[in-house]
Amino acid sequence: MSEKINENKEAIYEVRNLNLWYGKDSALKNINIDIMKNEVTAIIGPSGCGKSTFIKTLNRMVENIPSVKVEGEILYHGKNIFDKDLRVEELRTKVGMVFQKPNPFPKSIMENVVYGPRIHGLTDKKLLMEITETSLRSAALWDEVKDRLNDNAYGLSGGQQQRLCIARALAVQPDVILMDEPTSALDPIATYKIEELLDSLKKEYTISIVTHSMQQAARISDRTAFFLLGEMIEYGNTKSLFTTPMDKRTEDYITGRFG
Ligand SMILES: Nc1ncnc2c1ncn2[C@@H]1O[C@H](COP(=O)(O)OP(=O)(O)OP(=O)(O)O)[C@@H](O)[C@H]1O
Repeated sequence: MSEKINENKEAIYEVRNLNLWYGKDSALKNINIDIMKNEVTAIIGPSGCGKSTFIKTLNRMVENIPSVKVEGEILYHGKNIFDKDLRVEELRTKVGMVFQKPNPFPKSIMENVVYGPRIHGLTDKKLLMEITETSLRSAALWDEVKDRLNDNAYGLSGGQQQRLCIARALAVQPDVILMDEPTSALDPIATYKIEELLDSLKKEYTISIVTHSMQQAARISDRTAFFLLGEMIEYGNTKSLFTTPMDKRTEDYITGRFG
């Protein structure tokens, strides 16, 4: 069940009849969802309902698992990402990902940020420095690290490491950032900083975030999708979904009756 999407908004993704299996086990069942540009979309639902699987289909990362079989269409800017002529590396440059646990490389702060641009062949020192500063500023980390860019990233706190991973994702100029429970390993202050950051990032980027916290979904997202047992039960404006859910199962979940 999903409410009518605001016609003036542009959908970055149009997911149509998406089904996914791990071997014989069905993990996503006929998902249909439009993900809107410059919004934060939260994916919520109980453990094992397919949230991570779903966001990992959006940059085709889920296909790294050999047993995975996918059917259906995911239009990204109108083009099906499963088309044979689509270059997966290009898609993953435009659609970055941030994981549950901060995963910086054992390198300096700056080398973490410029990792992607370097892989794309950029060697100009001035340009790499510019990218470092811009990305760290966008990730609200610059002021905290500007005097120690050559220090190892492992010396940063968990929250700083997560913002570094966001900076690393931003450095290759994506337009979508997928986040899989990005604050679940962080304390409340670090969580608050990331939530604040998401609000500013959505001016330039489209963000899709998996979260176990309904409070977090309610605080930071424009739209929320509720998943249950591989199905998308309800999708709509976050405020409406949390105050007047259309489906009894959504109501049961958000009022803590199961999950
Ligand atoms: N690599 C895999 N191989 C086989 N089955 C998998 C694999 N990854 C996930 N699954 C199964 O697919 C279903 C959906 O898992 P998924 O991780 O997407 O759920 P989730 O909602 O993100 O869960 P959680 O909130 O616990 O992280 C589960 O039944 C899970 O056991």
